[in-house]
Amino acid sequence: MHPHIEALYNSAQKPSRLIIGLMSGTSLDGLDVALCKITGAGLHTQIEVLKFTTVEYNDEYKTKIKQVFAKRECDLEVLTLLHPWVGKLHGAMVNQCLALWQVNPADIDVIASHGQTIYHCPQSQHNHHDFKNGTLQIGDSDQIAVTTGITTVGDFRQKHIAAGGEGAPLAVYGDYLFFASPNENRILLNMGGIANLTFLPKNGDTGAVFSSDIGPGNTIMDAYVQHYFKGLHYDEGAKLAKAGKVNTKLLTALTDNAFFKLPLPKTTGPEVFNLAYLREAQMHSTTQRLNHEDVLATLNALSATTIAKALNDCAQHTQDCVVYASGGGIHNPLLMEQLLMHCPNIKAFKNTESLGVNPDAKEAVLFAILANECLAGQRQSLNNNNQGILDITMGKVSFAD
Ligand SMILES: Nc1ncnc2c1ncn2[C@@H]1O[C@H](COP(=O)(O)OP(=O)(O)OP(=O)(O)O)[C@@H](O)[C@H]1O
Ligand SMILES: CC(=O)N[C@H]1[C@@H]2OC[C@@H](O2)[C@@H](O)[C@@H]1O[C@H](C)C(=O)O
Repeated sequence: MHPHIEALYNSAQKPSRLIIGLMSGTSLDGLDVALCKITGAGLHTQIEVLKFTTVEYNDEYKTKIKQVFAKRECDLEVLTLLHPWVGKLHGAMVNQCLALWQVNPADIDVIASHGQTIYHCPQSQHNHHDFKNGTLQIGDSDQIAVTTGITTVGDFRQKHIAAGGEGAPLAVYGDYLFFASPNENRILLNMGGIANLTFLPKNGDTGAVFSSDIGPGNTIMDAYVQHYFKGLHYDEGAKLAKAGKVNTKLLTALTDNAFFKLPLPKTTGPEVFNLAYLREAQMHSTTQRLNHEDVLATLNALSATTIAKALNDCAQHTQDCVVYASGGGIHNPLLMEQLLMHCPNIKAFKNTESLGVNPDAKEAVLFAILANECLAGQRQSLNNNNQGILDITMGKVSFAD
């Protein structure tokens, strides 16, 4: 047997594994690195997040990625070069974390790497009738494995696409294993660049587990701030949006988008929710002359109202639904305030900290769970494949040499 296969076989049989989950989201703020001790697998999964950090990206990374990010046209040479470059950088960032944490790389079973999403195009979003769903993440896991010397599981979304899904949201797989409760109806809400949710009914009815993207979380607000306020990455504390007034004409034009009319489940990204979409809505509503603060207040309201609608729809047939939020949007006080105001029927709003997972670490932990399932799990049947949740094992394995 090849020694790497033997090592994987041994890891798969251990009662618990050390797995480093890596997530680089659409906000391009940094690489989330979560060192997790995962005990068991499947419905017996237990997780301890031993360390978590976000290694911030410098301007060079952001500029390089933005050459291709969510763009229909780009320089293929740059894209090809970025794939190994991002992988090597992520590997170096893991090495940096391990050194800082004084953790021996030899003690890590595997790294679980999401990579950097460059383009996401479900069928609902493109006009190529001869193609189905597609999504592309770069940051080659071979580079991570070679740079760290640690076996790396990566490229999780392609199996979902291969099995007929849209490649997202994958959160449901981890949410179901780790956050489902026999006593409480739960909605796990992540508000990153794009917002998504997972509904977990308390009765253990796997057929009712549900997951979908909702629409913009922070992505358009971030893009707007980065474009008009040089040097700022986002509207910290919603200071700018709080100084503005919601413009209802613009809000109506923004809400009048084909994505919001699609039935759930569905997925999207900054390919749709970007400054061009905002400009078009401003033209339709003749609100091109609004000041920046009013635009940001309106974008904030767009996220809050569309997320609230998805939560209310989800909770409509369910009493006592508790929302557990995660992602950078929870740090936006205006977004949270508006969300609470629009969701009077939600029993309580908490964040995933109260379930033992740092809300900023949740997506990195998710990929650690998916890698753990790839090694030691069994496929879960959630709802007979009729709601976009497929019975699959995800991830491709890269060895260090
Ligand atoms: N203090 C804060 N005030 C306002 N907004 C904040 C604050 N902290 C974080 N954010 C928002 O959260 C964003 C980062 O969120 P997060 O890291 O969850 O996104 P992501 O993981 O890149 O996205 P996705 O999950 O869509 O891939 C920031 O770009 C910003 O918009
Ligand atoms: C293609 C892609 O990278 N999608 C991300 C993005 O960020 C949030 C939302 O859009 C979600 O669908 C997904 O990530 C999470 C981790 C998921 O798959 O559950």
